[in-house]
Amino acid sequence: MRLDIVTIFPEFFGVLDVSLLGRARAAGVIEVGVHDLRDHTHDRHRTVDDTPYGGGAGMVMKPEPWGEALDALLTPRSVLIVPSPAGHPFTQRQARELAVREHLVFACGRYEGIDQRVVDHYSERTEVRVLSIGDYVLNGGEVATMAMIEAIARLVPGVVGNPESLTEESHEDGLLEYPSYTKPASWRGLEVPPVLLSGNHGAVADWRREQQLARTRAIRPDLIEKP
Ligand SMILES: COc1cccc(COC(=O)c2cn[nH]c2)c1
Repeated sequence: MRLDIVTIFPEFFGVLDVSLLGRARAAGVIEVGVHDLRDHTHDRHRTVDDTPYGGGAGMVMKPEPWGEALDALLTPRSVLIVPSPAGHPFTQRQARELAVREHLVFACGRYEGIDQRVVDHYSERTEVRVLSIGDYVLNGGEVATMAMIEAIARLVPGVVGNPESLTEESHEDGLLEYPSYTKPASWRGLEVPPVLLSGNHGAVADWRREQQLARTRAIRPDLIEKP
């Protein structure tokens, strides 16, 4: 898989070399390219934004630099991902779908966003996903991009040491994860649930499933699809 990131803060992504992704890059499983949007400006001030048509506060990112930057990266087989508070929810399902694609391009917007014509133009010629990592507003798409890259990259075969650990995770089966315990069996007067020490694997599996359902009902009823 190849990832390309377009941002006005390329230095933000230096950390990708040391994180989980570092090993994947070293193994050649994932290639990452980071690109400075300002390299695609041609005025003395390297302008990437301007005032919004129709008035209003804030600034909007100009389409021309994005067009030049994305033309240089996108192929018909790419997926263009635009993190945005106005996007479709980024979920574990999205992460699984994107983990098997060969080329992801992340467009990190800032200010009030990117001129809509950029999404409209590229939607005509490639796959575009405007995605939200949560119902809150960040100053830019960089943090959201980092979160999505981590969620996606860890699902790419060869990135995480033990693929087993990827199957029993929150949201993998649409439910929240059961509570986990390790030694010591007693800690500050708190005991590990006895079933987990019983050696009865069937009872453990039943208990864990029940815990998943109880937790999901209590914390995220929205995840339990109505029949
Ligand atoms: C592209 O337009 C904009 C505008 C404003 C901020 C951002 C950055 O993304 C987020 O704030 C975000 C992503 N998921 N949840 C919040 C992008």
